Amino acid sequence: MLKLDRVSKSFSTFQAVKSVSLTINQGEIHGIIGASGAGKSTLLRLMNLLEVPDEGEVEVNGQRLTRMNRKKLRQARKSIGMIFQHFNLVANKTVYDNVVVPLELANYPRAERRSRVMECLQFVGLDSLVDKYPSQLSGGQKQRVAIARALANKPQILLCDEPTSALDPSTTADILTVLQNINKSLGVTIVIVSHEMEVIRSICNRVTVMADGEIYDTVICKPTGILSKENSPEYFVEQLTKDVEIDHA
Ligand SMILES: Nc1ncnc2c1ncn2[C@@H]1O[C@H](COP(=O)(O)OP(=O)(O)OP(=O)(O)O)[C@@H](O)[C@H]1O
Repeated sequence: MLKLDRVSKSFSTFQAVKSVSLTINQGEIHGIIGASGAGKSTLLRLMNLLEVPDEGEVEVNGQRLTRMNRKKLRQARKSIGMIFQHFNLVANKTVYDNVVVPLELANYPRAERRSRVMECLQFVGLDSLVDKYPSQLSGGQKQRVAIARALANKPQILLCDEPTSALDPSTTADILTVLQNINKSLGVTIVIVSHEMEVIRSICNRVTVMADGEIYDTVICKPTGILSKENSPEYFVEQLTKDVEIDHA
């Protein structure tokens, strides 16, 4: 459903992605992992043309994004949502106003916007925080708002760039559960870039390993499942003191 055909991207003289071909299958959770600088984020950003390839083609549902004019590309991009490590919420807009933005840009019927925003916020469990500002939310709540915003236009594909890298282990597990629900109950195909092996192994069916701007390998995986993480103070003290003789301060 999403196909990269020999895409390359350079930043001045540095080639970040080198003639990569990759197909993302409908309904899968596809992980992309590799060392820092391997080109993971650039590859992800090429999938919705946030980065325009120097060479090669990007195709979604048989339509070449790389051949579209601006208007058609804007239309096609509605089927591809994206979330980021640092959430990218607008600080001076409320939760509601952040989530409604893509609906405004897409000329979604005015009368139906509120119910669609609330539907998306309910899906991520945040409808009670609709009037808060980003600064009043935790990291996990901010990522949920970003997910609600990405879902607003009912995308078929959700691109996730290090979605849990700014979060603690317990919140990471919560966000991964939300992403898995989006895949299972809404049928959204997910591509997730992460440098955290545990994150990738927990939910991905197929994983691409990148090195030096190229695909090193793509492997089929059996997701290990999301381990719920303890975050009680007792657990932290237990972990800190379990193998060593330590005095409490
Ligand atoms: N806008 C840009 N301008 C210049 N160089 C860039 C730009 N974006 C990425 N690069 C360079 O391209 C290379 C690949 O970057 P990319 O962010 O895709 O790697 P990554 O595998 O996602 O790494 P990380 O895990 O550290 O984010 C890096 O060397 C980076 O410095």
